[in-house]
Amino acid sequence: MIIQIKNEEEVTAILNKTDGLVILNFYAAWAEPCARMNQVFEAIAAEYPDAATYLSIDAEDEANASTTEKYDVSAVPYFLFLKGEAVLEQVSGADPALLKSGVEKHSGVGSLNLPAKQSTANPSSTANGASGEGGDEGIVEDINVRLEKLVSAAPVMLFMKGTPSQPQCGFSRQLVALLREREVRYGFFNILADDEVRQGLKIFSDWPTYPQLYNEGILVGGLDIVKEEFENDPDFLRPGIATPTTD
Ligand SMILES: N[C@@H](CCC(=O)N[C@@H](CS)C(=O)NCC(=O)O)C(=O)O
Repeated sequence: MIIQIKNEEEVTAILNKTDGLVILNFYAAWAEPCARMNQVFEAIAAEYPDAATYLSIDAEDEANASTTEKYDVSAVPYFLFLKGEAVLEQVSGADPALLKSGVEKHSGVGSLNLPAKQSTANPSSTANGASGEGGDEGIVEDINVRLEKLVSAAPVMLFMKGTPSQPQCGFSRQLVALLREREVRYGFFNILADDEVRQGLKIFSDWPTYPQLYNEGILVGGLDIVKEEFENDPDFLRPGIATPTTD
């Protein structure tokens, strides 16, 4: 079952009431990727009804403004995995596999009845390394699988310091401003919140600094390169924001 949220008080009440996993789905009614992910969310809630409390939040409804502000939601679809006040994970962009693996990872259902069809794109339950389980090799492998999925979590993905509404570094701030000015839609990941990703992605992409911008899972570069790309082609990244029509 999915609870359609009407205001922040409802979210707070639910978070206070449960010790378990709560998943927030922030969506916008007009966005096709959100419509797709709403269906995925429903399917996951039906498959794992007891794994979590599933909440859907219209990010553009004025009544939810304080919730989107609180959780710093600046692009949709956007999923947050919460336990009480703790944010366990955020999934930005339309990535069904990442969403599902998040549910399995944080609720433990995956270890009970994870379908054997799990592909290599689906990380194991220790993918974020937070549990400290497994040997070094497993962790190294897991972080690469995780990064591969993260860089293509949305057609355009920005790895930055801080969040778009609160950048923690001038370079990230400038890149966010540039993307906003060009009306590029993107998912983001705050590398300051996850040192494993922060250090891992430098090696993974052989790029030593942040911000890092990815287009369709491929590294474009940092601020200087993105600036240059826009100077050469004002429509750069435009294809990435076209509404995907896969069916
Ligand atoms: N000229 C670079 C500037 C980026 C940069 O120098 N970033 C530094 C400071 S914010 C960085 O990420 N250092 C590595 C780290 O902090 O992990 C660009 O075009 O993106």
